[in-house]
Amino acid sequence: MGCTASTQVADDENDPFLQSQRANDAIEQSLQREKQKDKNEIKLLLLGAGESGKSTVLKQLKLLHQGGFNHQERLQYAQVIWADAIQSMKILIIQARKLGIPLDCDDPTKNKELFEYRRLLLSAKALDFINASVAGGSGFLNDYVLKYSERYETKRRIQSTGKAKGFDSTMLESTTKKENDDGTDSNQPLLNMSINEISKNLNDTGDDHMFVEKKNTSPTDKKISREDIAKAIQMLWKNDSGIKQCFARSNEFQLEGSASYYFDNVDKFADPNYICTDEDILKGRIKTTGITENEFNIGSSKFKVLDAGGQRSERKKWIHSFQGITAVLFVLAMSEYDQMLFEDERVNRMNESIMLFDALLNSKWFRDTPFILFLNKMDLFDEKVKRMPIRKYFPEYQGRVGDSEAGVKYFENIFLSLNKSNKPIYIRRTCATDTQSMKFVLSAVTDMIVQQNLKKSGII
Ligand SMILES: Nc1nc2c(ncn2[C@@H]2O[C@H](COP(=O)(O)OP(=O)(O)OP(=O)(O)O)[C@@H](O)[C@H]2O)c(=O)[nH]1
Ligand SMILES: [Mg+2]
Repeated sequence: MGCTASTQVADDENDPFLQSQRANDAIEQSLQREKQKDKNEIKLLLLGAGESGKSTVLKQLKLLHQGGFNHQERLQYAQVIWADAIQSMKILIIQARKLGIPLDCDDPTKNKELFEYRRLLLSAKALDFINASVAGGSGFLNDYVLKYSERYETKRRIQSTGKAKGFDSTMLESTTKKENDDGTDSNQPLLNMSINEISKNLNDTGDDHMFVEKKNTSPTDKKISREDIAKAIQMLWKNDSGIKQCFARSNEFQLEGSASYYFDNVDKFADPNYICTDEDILKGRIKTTGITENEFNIGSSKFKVLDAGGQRSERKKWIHSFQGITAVLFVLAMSEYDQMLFEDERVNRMNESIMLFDALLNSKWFRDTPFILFLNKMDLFDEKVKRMPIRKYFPEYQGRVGDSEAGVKYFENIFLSLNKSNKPIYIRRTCATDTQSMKFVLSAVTDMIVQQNLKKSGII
């Protein structure tokens, strides 16, 4: 028997027809498995303008469904936030002068101590105080961390109506017209300056003030430590009334949204061995370039979440991920109705988001794709509406100054009115940095997507 069977097997192995059939069957089975896997996998695409909070939403998913952040991420954010803290305080000093806000630290007769701290800070080159390799390399720092400073040394604010003129769906691909292949702006060669050049520029500008300074003993003449810089930032932040005024007007220039958090906690970020907490990482910012793919098991479903960089130069890459998307999660920064884009200071951020949402919602790619709209940064919005009239930027707005609810409804209606199809848009108000509230929002949203997906694939 055994002998007969093995002869049979040997015969089959020599039969080219049977062999090719077996290979075909194996391929077919594998395709079926892939198809089934694809069918079960939910693909969620995070879209929205730069800095709206997409990666922060992703971070919350990581905290909820992936056990949080690893050691390397915690070290990297510590360095990036430290660099941002230094640069952000320098920016406040420089912008105060541009806006004509008198700074206590510019006048040695008024406050000698602050004057010295200001000198010390401006003479410190951020890069000398950062562990560049932990932060992601100097190329990374050049591109991301020192980015805001570059603008102030090279570019004056352009007055504008704030309307994103000529924006349409083609903008998804055509916004890089002015840009080089590597995404840098060819109209602004100084944006490609090396870090040393940027720092030099900042320092030069910093020392070019109205008072002639003595070049004898000062804190800047001895070797500066990270603690010295942290102390200088802390003192300027707490005690210079001009810095406070300038910060209150930070919608008029580009400043990291979490700058106040960095300043409030600067002493811990000054520690070269500091390891970031979850909160630090949620408040920290590393601009996304390209599209990252992240897999999560949520309940019995497998989610693939795609996080795309939102700045204009990033959007040409979006189209590559438009196929097979289960739902689009569009993140809108509600609090940015009075701010201009980082990449084009003639364009109001809210207007840019409206145009972008319109282009995506009504594009052929997403004809049958559900949209979820996160009205994000609600914490900042609630605060801002009390002091910054929405009508100043949106003249047709009729609500009362300080009426957050009326403000939300107004913008919500604008976004809903863009819908040219019958597909529903699910709207949620969010504060992406708040883990407790995001836990509820994200579980409601993922449940809803799973249910919709099951219905669509005819399972329920
Ligand atoms: N206060 C507050 N800050 C937020 C909120 N959401 C995001 N942020 C902060 O906003 C900054 C930008 O957030 P990101 O998540 O990096 O923005 P993004 O949309 O991924 O930006 P790109 O990658 O450039 O497209 C970070 O410093 C976040 O901590 C929020 O709801 N409230
Ligand atoms: Mg991002």
